[in-house]
Amino acid sequence: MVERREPIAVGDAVQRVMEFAFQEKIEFVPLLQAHGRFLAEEVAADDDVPAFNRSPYDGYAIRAIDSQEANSEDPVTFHVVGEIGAGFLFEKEVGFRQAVRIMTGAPIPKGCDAVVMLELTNSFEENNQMYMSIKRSFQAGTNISYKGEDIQKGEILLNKGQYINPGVVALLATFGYDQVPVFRKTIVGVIATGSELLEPSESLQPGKIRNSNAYMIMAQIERAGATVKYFGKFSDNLNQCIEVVKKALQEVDILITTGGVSVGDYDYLPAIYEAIGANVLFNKVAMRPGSVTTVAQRDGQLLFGLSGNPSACYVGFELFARPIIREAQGSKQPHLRKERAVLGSDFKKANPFTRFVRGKAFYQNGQLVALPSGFDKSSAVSSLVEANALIVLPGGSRGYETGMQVDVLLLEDLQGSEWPWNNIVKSYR
Ligand SMILES: Nc1nc2c(c(=O)[nH]1)N[C@H]1C(S)=C(S)[C@@H](COP(=O)(O)OP(=O)(O)OC[C@H]3O[C@@H](n4cnc5c(N)ncnc54)[C@H](O)[C@@H]3O)O[C@H]1N2
Ligand code: MOO
Ligand SMILES: [Mg+2]
Repeated sequence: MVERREPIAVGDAVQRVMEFAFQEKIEFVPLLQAHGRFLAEEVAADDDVPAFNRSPYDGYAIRAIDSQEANSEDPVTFHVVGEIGAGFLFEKEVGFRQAVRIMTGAPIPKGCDAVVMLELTNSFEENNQMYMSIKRSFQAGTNISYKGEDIQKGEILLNKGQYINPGVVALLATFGYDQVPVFRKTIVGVIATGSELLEPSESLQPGKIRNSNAYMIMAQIERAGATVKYFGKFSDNLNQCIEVVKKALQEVDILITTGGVSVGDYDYLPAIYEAIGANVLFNKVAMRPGSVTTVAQRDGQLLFGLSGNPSACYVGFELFARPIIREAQGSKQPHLRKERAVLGSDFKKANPFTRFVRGKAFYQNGQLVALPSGFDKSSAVSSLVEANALIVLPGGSRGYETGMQVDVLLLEDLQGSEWPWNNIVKSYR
């Protein structure tokens, strides 16, 4: 008798996995390696930015009051008493009708309260002395970049879990983070199972296929922000698979296998879980593809048994493994970002299970449109190429038509969702 599996709803399955979220761990990396990581501590400003009043232009620093009588008929002349480039200080106090030639980024000299752009001045030399004249007056404060105008001391600038993009790198550098506290990357082990599998370097043989899943999953693991440990591909040999799974579990935080989770004679994952004493959280999900996705846990360690079928494997990873990886990186929105889109073509095949159609989501006249990205079978590889979204088509007895509103889960988006599984809206026009 073949075992009967009870399908559970996708949201329930995700919830069962998320109950095993593990403790975040912190490490320090050099600033140069921080891009793409997630910040493990809040960052507050320990100083003002800029830290001193400075000039935003090349020109002359003056006392605004000295310019009040200037007009086009009667220019006012200033004695140029010095010059200051960015990175230097002008030590003396500037007095009546004196000016200092100043460059962008240089600190405003004592006594000065305005900067006149070079283009508005006329400079000349007389008796070995430099002078400049202006034909209009300036208000105090003209062209001053004030201390703290960008960032004020004490401000909270970055939160824990912040993705470190180039702008964040700039801020970290600004505040002297030579070493950056980031969340340690989750280590995810990958094992491919199947006697039919060849590695990409091998020539095809009758009945065999190349192992694409392991490489696809490893790329997905990296996209999710974790580190990969590949244990290789293994034939459908129960004892050998038990051994490699046991070994792998000692070296990783999470273990992902592909293949062998269904009810075939050589689908050994259920027997492997039993042999190692892992509890199965679920082994059937009301979704397509990936209905056979199985997740088990042993001593708090999670084992994801993803389907051998490439599209099913891909979807299973994104729905169930990605969020736990993201959560370990401090994300409060670890799930795929959910948005509403207009279905760009018919999808007439009805199914009782919720479908996750690999699709392309793009903006057209300000409206997000979603189109299936190709051949839509669980076994498909080709439709994954252009997929940047999963189009969510809730199960039912009717198909879906062009123009209907659907939910989409965005695959390449960093923002994520807190919990996309409430209100999965059935489509309507
Ligand atoms: N009688 C039933 N048969 C099947 C059921 C079912 O409920 N009853 N479920 C079907 C569904 S749905 C799926 S999905 C697959 C799941 O199969 P497994 O997870 O057991 O995976 P395998 O049997 O090992 O392989 C399935 C398919 O995928 C190819 N494959 C396997 N590994 C890789 C890899 N690393 N790279 C590329 N392709 C891979 C494999 O050759 C098979 O063609 O079961 C259905 N059957
Ligand atoms: O689990 Mo299968 O991927 O539904 O086709
Ligand atoms: Mg199978």
